[in-house]
Amino acid sequence: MTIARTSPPAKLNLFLEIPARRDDGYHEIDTVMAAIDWRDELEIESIPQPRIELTADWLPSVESVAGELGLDAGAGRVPELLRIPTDDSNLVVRALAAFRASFGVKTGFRVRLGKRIPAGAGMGGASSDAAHAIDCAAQIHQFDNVSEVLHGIASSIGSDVPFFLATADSQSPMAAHATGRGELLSPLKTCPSIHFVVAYPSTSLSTAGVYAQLNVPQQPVSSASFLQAFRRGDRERMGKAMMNRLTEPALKILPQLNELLESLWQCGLQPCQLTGSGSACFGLAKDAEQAKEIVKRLETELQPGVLLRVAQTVPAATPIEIEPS
Ligand SMILES: C[C@](O)(CO)[C@H](O)COP(=O)(O)OP(=O)(O)OC[C@H]1O[C@@H](n2ccc(N)nc2=O)[C@H](O)[C@@H]1O
Ligand SMILES: Nc1ncnc2c1ncn2[C@@H]1O[C@H](COP(=O)(O)OP(=O)(O)OP(=O)(O)O)[C@@H](O)[C@H]1O
Repeated sequence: MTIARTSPPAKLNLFLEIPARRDDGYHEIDTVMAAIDWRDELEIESIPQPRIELTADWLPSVESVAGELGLDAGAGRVPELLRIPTDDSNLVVRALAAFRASFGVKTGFRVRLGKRIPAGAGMGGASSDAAHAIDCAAQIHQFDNVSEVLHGIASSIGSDVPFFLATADSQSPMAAHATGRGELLSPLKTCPSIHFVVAYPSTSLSTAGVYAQLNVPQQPVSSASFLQAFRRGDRERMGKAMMNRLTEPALKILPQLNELLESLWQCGLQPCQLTGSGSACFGLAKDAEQAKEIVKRLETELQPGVLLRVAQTVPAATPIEIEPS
């Protein structure tokens, strides 16, 4: 049976304002998301049985990721923080089930998920996995011109999912301005290549929990200045206009995040902030060289206990490799 392989990327929210609370339990957001080269690995195989099977493992190994985070993964024990659900609470399983229902597909899928992106980090890892899974499924079944249906499935799975879908013409943007609850996307065509240092502090945060702590601002900040600087590739003005409205509510739940932000700031990552609802933080580096040097320095200061990576902007949807049966 046909196999599809791809490498779903994570995202960072470079700008995130929340202008209003809605009646349906969601919030209106005004955000600029950029995809980065911190990636999971996804392999999807079509199988004759009418079910979805999923296995998930950490890459390069659970011991190695646990070691960086200062967690014990001895004797085959997977630390709580690194447990990835393989039932229908995994967004990949939910997205593929919705795909089968939408298109009346009778056959099933076997999925192998290799995780590198931490969960509950605000990096959209599960969302990206889900979006790429339905893109893979559409390619396996050779469904053309289905981008609207895929977009519908994606937004039913989660607000961040549509960002990671391939666009109709496959020219996936590296960044997008997202509004509504996150599903209304305007691709940003001229995304400057930016380098970041990203830090995940070995604690996850629940997105719903962070939104629940938010006080919606009376005078929301517009993304206009950030967007203008971003389109011009003006790093300095971009840095001045970056913000994340979810920082304050996330800090109410996890005050220790302040120390991590302070460490990034002290290393010269100015500005630095949370991505999405946290718990991961990131800082804008001047270039790849500075980002590498800062990671080296932080590794000695912060590890074990914090996952640290240099990251760079990449297209939000990654090409899919098809291995015919
Ligand atoms: C924080 C962000 O990552 C920024 O990109 C997103 O807004 C979150 O998107 P997501 O993880 O895909 O969130 P969803 O799975 O759609 O929603 C999870 C929960 O977060 C809250 N939520 C999410 C998105 C939104 N625009 N308003 C909300 O209030 C709701 O309580 C919702 O029940
Ligand atoms: N494919 C998946 N990979 C990792 N975690 C998953 C996956 N599917 C479901 N989950 C569960 O979803 C929860 C949140 O994971 P996710 O990676 O979406 O968080 P996040 O990085 O905060 O995302 P977002 O930025 O969209 O809020 C975790 O508790 C995890 O157990």
